[in-house]
Amino acid sequence: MRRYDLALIGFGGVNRALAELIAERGDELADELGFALRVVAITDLRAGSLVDVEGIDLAPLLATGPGELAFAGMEGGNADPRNEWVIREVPADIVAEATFTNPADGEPAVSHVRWALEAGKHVCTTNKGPVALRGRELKELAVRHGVSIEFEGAVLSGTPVLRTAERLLSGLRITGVEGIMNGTSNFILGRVEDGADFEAAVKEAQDLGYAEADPTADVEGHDVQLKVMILANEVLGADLRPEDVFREGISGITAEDIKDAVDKGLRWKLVGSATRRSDGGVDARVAPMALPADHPLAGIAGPLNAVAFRTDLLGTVTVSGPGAGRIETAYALLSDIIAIHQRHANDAAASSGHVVEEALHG
Ligand SMILES: NC(=O)C1=CN([C@@H]2O[C@H](COP(=O)(O)OP(=O)(O)OC[C@H]3O[C@@H](n4cnc5c(N)ncnc54)[C@H](O)[C@@H]3O)[C@@H](O)[C@H]2O)C=CC1
Ligand SMILES: N[C@@H](CC=O)C(=O)O
Repeated sequence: MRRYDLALIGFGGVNRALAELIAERGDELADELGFALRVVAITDLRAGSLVDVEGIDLAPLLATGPGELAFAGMEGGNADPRNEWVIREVPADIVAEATFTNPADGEPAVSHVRWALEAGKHVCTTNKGPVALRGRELKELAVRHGVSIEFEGAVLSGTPVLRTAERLLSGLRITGVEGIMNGTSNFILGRVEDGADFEAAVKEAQDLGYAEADPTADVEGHDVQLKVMILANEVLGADLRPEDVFREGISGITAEDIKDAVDKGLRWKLVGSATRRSDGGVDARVAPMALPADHPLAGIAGPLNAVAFRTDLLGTVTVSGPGAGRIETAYALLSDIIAIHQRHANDAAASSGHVVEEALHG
């Protein structure tokens, strides 16, 4: 059976959840998908780095609390993350990048992705920074090195928005996208609507694994700004920079505003959109809107998100599902790995030393 060796860069909520999926459901997934997964390297700012080219035993790591994990002292472990060395030198097929999203310049994740592609490794990432800010250049680099970069989780976590647009809406003219694209802010607005305190709702979203490391990115709309850029660039063929996307978050909306809106049959939502103009340009923005209760996006509650595509032949097509969550986002990485397998199964068979003949195992 074919096997892919993975290097996990960042071992927080999402990559830990991917490791859990592999540890708990690896055999079942292998039967269903026709390939096996093995983790050969992990790096993390806090835990350090751990390498075992024969495959890391994940169970003891997953039994240790996230804040307690330290690789120093383990065989193959080091207190330093050694990202560049691990990404470039450890023999892995796929690098799963899930470090913090940096909305300013995407670093250091842009470098992580670049090192991996230059080393001829496929990349799957949930990190919005590299995709929104340097996506075009990184995709070109991937093509030059004959590898793939996949990033379904960068928009709506595991809900397949980008792949739906790419694969299932081809042939349609998409004229715009609009949606609720941040699980944390949508969760907070709902909790405040139910009477909770804003700051307490932020803390809840953090505990549930929805929020960014710095939740300002969720609350002030930076996260949606990056997602709007990704959608506009991928789906509308734009080349937007952050300054092209008007941004306003939800921090200016008070509990009173939310209550008044409910009394009037309205619901506050943080809405991101990108619309193609008649001159071919794209207008993009993120801002809170008080939507009438019968608006299709008004009923999208909690960490649920939705993206509506405006098309010429089908009218509006909406994809809805989880917008955040550790396991939901780990699924995005799995779906990326499946996409890589589907695209490169034959090259992997020809060139990889990680192909194990079924016959050898009886
Ligand atoms: N949690 C979610 O629902 C979703 C998260 N994402 C994105 O996925 C990425 C990961 O998210 P989470 O796992 O939730 O975040 P997290 O904050 O739980 O984990 C990030 C991990 O990366 C590590 N890290 C940060 N910088 C590093 C560096 N330079 N080198 C090595 N390790 C580093 C941190 O120590 C931390 O353990 C983020 O970019 C986030 O924006 C995307 C979609 C949904
Ligand atoms: N913090 C983000 C996570 C996914 O991108 C969100 O809340 O949507």
